[in-house]
Amino acid sequence: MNLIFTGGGTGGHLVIALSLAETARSRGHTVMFIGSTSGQDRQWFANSTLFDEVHFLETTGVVNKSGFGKLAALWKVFKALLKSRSLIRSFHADAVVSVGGFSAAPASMAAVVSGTPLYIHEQNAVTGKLNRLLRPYARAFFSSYEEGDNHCDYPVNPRYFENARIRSEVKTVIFLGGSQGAKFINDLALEIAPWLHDKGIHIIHQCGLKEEDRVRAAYHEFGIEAEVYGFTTQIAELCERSDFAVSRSGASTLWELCAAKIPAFFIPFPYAAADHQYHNARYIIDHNAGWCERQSEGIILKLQEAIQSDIRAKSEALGKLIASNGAAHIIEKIEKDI
Ligand SMILES: CC(=O)N[C@H]1[C@@H](OP(=O)(O)OP(=O)(O)OC[C@H]2O[C@@H](n3ccc(=O)[nH]c3=O)[C@H](O)[C@@H]2O)O[C@H](CO)[C@@H](O)[C@@H]1O
Repeated sequence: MNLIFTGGGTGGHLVIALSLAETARSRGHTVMFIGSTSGQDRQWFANSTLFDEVHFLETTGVVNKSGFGKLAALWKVFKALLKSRSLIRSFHADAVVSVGGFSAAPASMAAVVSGTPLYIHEQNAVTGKLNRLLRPYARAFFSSYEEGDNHCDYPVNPRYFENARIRSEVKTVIFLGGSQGAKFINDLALEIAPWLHDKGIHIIHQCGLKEEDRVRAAYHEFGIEAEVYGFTTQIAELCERSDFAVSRSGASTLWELCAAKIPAFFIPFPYAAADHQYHNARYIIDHNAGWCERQSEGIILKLQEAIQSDIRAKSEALGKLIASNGAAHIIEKIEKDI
């Protein structure tokens, strides 16, 4: 099959495009990526050898704009839609697979207007606006939070499963701010660092590129040897060495932690559309497999309590929430369908 993967903007969407495209490629399919010149799409895929073709079209988000800005953004989407339609034709695409985000709009809409089967993977517990709009036109809609035909295991990189282990003692804590880092989590990490250090707990901290210098300097000043990363391609390896995570609840990070069986204290990004990060974390909490607290001043005490609690029970519960091979099952379903 010739498959087009589209979507992006942030790492949480792009990592799904990566995982599905790698699986499709390993099964002998030809793969194209259509993303945007805005956001992180080029950072992830401009030099990728995975895709047979990559295209970055000029688009920006439409939802948060008003007046002339909205019209200009819609005009760009329209032009990108025409370009996507011609790419679908020239590539002889059998299907378009959307991983959501504003980068997904042109190629997904072009799939609908050209009668090319559209498949959607929704990462979050609350469906995004574009996916809600396109869902009725999609051949299939995949979600890890829904039961029944739509259910899929989140397409997490196999490495997280291969090195999963039950955690029972906290020797290393990892702070994860998502693909762009999170200032609140950085500040919290720096506040709790002396306490962790006194307990002999090692710190790994992925803080986002913008905050890297500040965070590194703060640990240096404390005299604490923390491992600090702005952006790293080694998250899976860092997770292997960690026993407990303090993390935003972006969907990909959340399911990676779940696959690795790392108990996590989630602090959702409060401004995520429709509060979806809170609902992502709720899924884990409702299964008694982690902690979730809104960002607020008194949070440090709750975090200390969680770190000192029975983490083994949470680690075991996580293992029951996800199975491996999520990506293969999605691609298999598309193969059978086409
Ligand atoms: C602010 C915002 O709107 N964030 C959204 C974005 O999150 P965001 O882009 O932060 O995505 P996630 O936390 O879901 O995933 C980040 C991905 O990037 C990887 N990674 C991260 C940091 C790093 O240094 N290196 C690295 O490789 C992680 O391992 C993970 O695979 O997309 C998610 C999936 O739709 C949503 O749930 C989030 O709400």
